[in-house]
Order: sequence, then C-alpha cells, then structure tokens
Amino acid sequence: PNILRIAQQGEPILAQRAANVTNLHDATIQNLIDDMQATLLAANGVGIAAPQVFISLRIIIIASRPKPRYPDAPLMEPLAMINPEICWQSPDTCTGWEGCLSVPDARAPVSRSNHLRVRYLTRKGEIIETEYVGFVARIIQHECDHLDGVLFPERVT
Ligand SMILES: O=C(O)C[C@@H](Cc1ccccc1)C(=O)SCC(=O)c1ccccc1
Ligand SMILES: [Zn+2]
Repeated sequence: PNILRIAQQGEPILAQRAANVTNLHDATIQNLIDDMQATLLAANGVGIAAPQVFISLRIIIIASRPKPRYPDAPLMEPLAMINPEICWQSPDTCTGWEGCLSVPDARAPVSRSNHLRVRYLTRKGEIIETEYVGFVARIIQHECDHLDGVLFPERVT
C-alpha cells in the first residue's frame, strides 16, 4: 500500500459532496482502501475519508485507539465503511475535542450526537447496520462530514 498525500484546508475537494461508490469490487477501490488505511496509520489518526486523499468517493475508515489525550478511546481494528449512511442519531449530544488531518494544529471542542446507527457496505460488499456511542460515534460523524464537504471548524458552536 502507498501513503498518500493528505489534502489541507482550502483544497476545493474538501468542500465537495463525494459520490457513492458503484464499483466496490474493482481493484482500484480495494487498493484505495488499503492506501487510506496505510495513510491513516502513518498520520497517527483515528479516522480518514477518501476526499482527504483527493478521491471524491464515499469511503471512510475509522480506527479508534487509546491515545495520551484519549486514554479511554476503545481499541478497534481499522474498519472501512463504503457509502455510509447515518440512519439515526440521538438528540442527546456530548462535547469532545476534535482534530483533523486536513486542519493541522487545530483542536476544538465539538458537540456531536452521543449515539448513532450507521448503515454501510463492507469492503467485501456486505450490508451492515451497527450502533455506536461515544468517541467512535464522534469519529463516524466527523468522517461522514468529510463526505459532505464539512470540516470540524464549521461545527464549533
Ligand atoms: O481528519 C480526520 O478525519 C482524522 C481525525 C479524526 C478525528 C479525530 C478526533 C475526533 C474525531 C475525529 C484525526 O484522527 S485527528 C488526530 C487524532 O488522532 C486526534 C485528535 C484529537 C483528538 C483525538 C484524536
Ligand atoms: Zn478530519
């Protein structure tokens, strides 16, 4: 896999709505998922969205793991979600620190739904619907915002 260049704030692609994936089993998509995961891990992030590597497709990877700032973050295997849809999100919110690989040196508290249900395609093409809470739910909302051209500073109230 390749480590890809990460688009920085100001790149037009970060403000666009990404397109659904229609050719999930093509090698280009499978290789992109591998490259996104390698890029995410090299950048020491907990999530990444395809527009951040200059590909305007609805693919995200979430990879929560404990970090000094987030000792209670759950440890999870990187999970690729294709065409993710948040089908429900709780009215109750919580505020937590966020950063962004496309907005370096910025950290801010953001209010997000504490609980959500997301429906997505796995890289093998299975349709999965799962509920998440807390920090992982936050990452999912942050990454899905990237697919809609929204960066976290726009969410700071
Ligand atoms: O730009 C991205 O999507 C990656 C971003 C994801 C994210 C971090 C924090 C909350 C929600 C989503 C990052 O991984 S930034 C680097 C990081 O690991 C981190 C930054 C601040 C708080 C916790 C983690
Ligand atoms: Zn981000």
